[in-house]
Amino acid sequence: CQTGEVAADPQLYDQSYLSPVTIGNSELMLDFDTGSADLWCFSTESPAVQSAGHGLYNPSTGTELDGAFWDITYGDQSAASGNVFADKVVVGGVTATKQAIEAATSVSYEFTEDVASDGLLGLAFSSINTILPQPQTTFFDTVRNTLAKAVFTVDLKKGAAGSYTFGYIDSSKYSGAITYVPVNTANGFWQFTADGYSGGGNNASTGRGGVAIADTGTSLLYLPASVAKGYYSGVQGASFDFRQGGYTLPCSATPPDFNVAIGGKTFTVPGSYINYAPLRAGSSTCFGGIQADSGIGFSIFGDVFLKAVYAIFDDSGSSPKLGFAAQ
Ligand SMILES: O=C(CN1CCCCC1)Nc1ccc2c(c1)OCO2
Repeated sequence: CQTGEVAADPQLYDQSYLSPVTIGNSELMLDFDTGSADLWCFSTESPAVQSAGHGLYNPSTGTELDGAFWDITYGDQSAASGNVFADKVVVGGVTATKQAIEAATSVSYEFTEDVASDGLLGLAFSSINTILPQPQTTFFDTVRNTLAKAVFTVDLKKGAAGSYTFGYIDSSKYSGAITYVPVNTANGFWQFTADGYSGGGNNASTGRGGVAIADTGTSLLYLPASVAKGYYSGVQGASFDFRQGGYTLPCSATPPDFNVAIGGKTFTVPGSYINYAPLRAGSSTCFGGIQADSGIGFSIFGDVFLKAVYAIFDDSGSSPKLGFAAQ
């Protein structure tokens, strides 16, 4: 029965969190992403102009999955593609002896430029893995039957290292009770329903909640347009800047806390998490940590929310469930 824990190291402004993963005989820093289901990395097959500065997987230690290829485009339109090998993967001591490794032969500029990240480790449901002609399992699905309990947990922090655990829930990482809600796996995400929101200009509880996904791979908190608009109506100097593509606010502002009701419990995102980052280095205007989810089709509870809670991704029962607890 395997259990393990691995650090989640914050990148600049907590834009993403990276964790060390051993693949074959290389150690790479990967972005654990509960919003996708592909484990891909830069490789010795990647063009040098795209992979400069990145750690590389050398497929010589693996076994090629003949005829298999992959091609993924994320919601922010970043993309990557390549071929597939089976190799050993170790995360925090948890070992998958034969995990599908998606070696990149092409990546978009967003990945080339993010030199700290050597790839992604998807933790959504394997139903949305992009390998063709036969989709393969995520790391979690590959090892889940060997884990003490088929769960992984997410403990991200603002501006500090957090952790992912596999196979157990760490009672020292949260206070109070865990609130569990059912997960709808139809879209391959850890999808749940939020009951309602309050905070900021939304001083009256905005009652209606909505469908949302828990997504460690997304930096911000994307909410219904009416909720985002209402929140910033209570923030001096905030406005929707269509040139920046979202709400901005003075970096000097301390925005009000934001509350989310889930499973009958209220979780609070400290206002400081919502003054996210300067538009450019030295700018006194900051981009908001809450943005509208217009055009996405559901809300995205990314790192701005997840770093305020301890989150349990539980596939140990008859159907998957999400747990949230105060940190
Ligand atoms: O694409 C992502 C996450 N993605 C995870 C892999 C690395 C690059 C970023 N998130 C996202 C967040 C909000 C969006 C969106 C996408 O599309 C429209 O709005």
